[in-house]
Amino acid sequence: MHVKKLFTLVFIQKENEILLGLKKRGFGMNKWNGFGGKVEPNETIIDAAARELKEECCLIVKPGDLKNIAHLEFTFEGQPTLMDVRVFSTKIFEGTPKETEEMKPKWFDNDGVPFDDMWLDDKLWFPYLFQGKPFFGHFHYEGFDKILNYKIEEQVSMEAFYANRKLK
Ligand SMILES: Nc1[nH]c(=O)nc2c1ncn2[C@H]1C[C@H](O)[C@@H](COP(=O)(O)OP(=O)(O)OP(=O)(O)O)O1
Repeated sequence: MHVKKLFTLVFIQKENEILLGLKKRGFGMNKWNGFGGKVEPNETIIDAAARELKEECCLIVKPGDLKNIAHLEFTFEGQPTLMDVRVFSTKIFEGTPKETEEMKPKWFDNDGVPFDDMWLDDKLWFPYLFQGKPFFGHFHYEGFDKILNYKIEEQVSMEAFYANRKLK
């Protein structure tokens, strides 16, 4: 049995660009990633996603403009924790990305994403993100640099995915 911990992950997109942040500390340090973090008690997941985005790169999004596009699970060999990550994207935002203590933001062309400096799983599922296909992914790591096994399943919709998940 795993202990589930809930996280958010937000990708801000323009027509042919995506905003990533270089994580300056903590989990995933020195990797480019979307913006996100832990969901606090008494906070909705979507409010947590908007809060973390603002804290990490100073951009404002209305929670209602965040589209849930995927769900990711990460487990680590020998560890009891399951990272349960709800992934959102939007093209609607206010402000200019600013560097914070946690993240250094930068726009990348969709065909120039720095996969060599990202989590290994990202290059496996970014094609779904760019094609707007909802998906579920599970990745089982050994340490932080080796994926022992994984699955990626395209979904009809994320609503259907969560409805089905609740029944299990
Ligand atoms: N393998 C992976 N691939 C990926 O693309 N994103 C991942 C990932 N594993 C974790 N993430 C994301 C989820 C979440 O947005 C973020 C980790 O959350 P946090 O930044 O809150 O972690 P920290 O341990 O730094 O927490 P704080 O110290 O409380 O800021 O990394």
